[in-house]
Amino acid sequence: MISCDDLSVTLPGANGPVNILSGVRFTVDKGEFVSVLGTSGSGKTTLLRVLGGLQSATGGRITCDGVDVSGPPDGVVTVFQDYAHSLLPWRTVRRNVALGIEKLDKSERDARVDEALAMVGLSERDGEYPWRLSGGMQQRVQIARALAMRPRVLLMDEPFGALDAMTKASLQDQLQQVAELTGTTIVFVTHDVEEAVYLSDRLVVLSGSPANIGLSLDVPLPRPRDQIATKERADYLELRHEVYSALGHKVGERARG
Ligand SMILES: Nc1ncnc2c1ncn2[C@@H]1O[C@H](COP(=O)(O)OP(=O)(O)OP(=O)(O)O)[C@@H](O)[C@H]1O
Repeated sequence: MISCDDLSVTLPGANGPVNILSGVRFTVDKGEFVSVLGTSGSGKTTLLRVLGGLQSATGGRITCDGVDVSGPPDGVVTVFQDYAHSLLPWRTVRRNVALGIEKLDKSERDARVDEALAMVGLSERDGEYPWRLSGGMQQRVQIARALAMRPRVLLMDEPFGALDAMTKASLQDQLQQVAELTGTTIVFVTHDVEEAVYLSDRLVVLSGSPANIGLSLDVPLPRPRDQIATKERADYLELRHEVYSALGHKVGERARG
């Protein structure tokens, strides 16, 4: 579905061009949930922006369904961490969710909005303004807006990074259900190791400078996953350990970003 071959990205820095990503090679299969991890500044957001055609690569090739990515491909939708600035405060929840499908006729648009709101559990709040909702609900509105477009690929950049632990866990489970229901291919950037292992079919860790894929790991934990039972499994703990090690943590060291 998505293929990244020998990708490199160079960006302007204070002292001249800086090579951020180099030789990045990976693929994401249709319907797969792949998380991208890496320490702060390793290039996760840059990689996601390039995959979504929001930023150009300096070298290499990216394809989506076999077609070269040179701008945002049809059916590839990005969800950002910053829900507050992604929603239009003067539009109701319903009209925010409809934002990406305004060209459709009204009955199709209404049906898709209803479906997307139901998937994120916000059917009852469709007439409200986003600023009246909690942070978790606002992020669900942003996800519903993406889902209403029926994306082939959902690119998510730390979508739950600003939420408290309980809200985050509940949105992770909702996203799991949505992924299962829709079969959407998801690339998910996070710095949260537990979140990545819990949600993913596979995860990749960016490392080095310039960064490339330092570790690619299958996550064969059974689905549906459960916040308590899955996280108590020995294989979950082993995967978590392996990822922390790849990120440079040592046993007994406190987690850092
Ligand atoms: N527009 C830009 N111009 C120049 N350098 C940039 C630009 N955007 C990002 N960078 C640099 O690219 C590097 C990677 O940034 P990026 O945001 O992709 O990392 P990240 O892994 O997502 O970080 P974080 O986890 O902190 O969000 C950083 O050194 C950053 O300073």
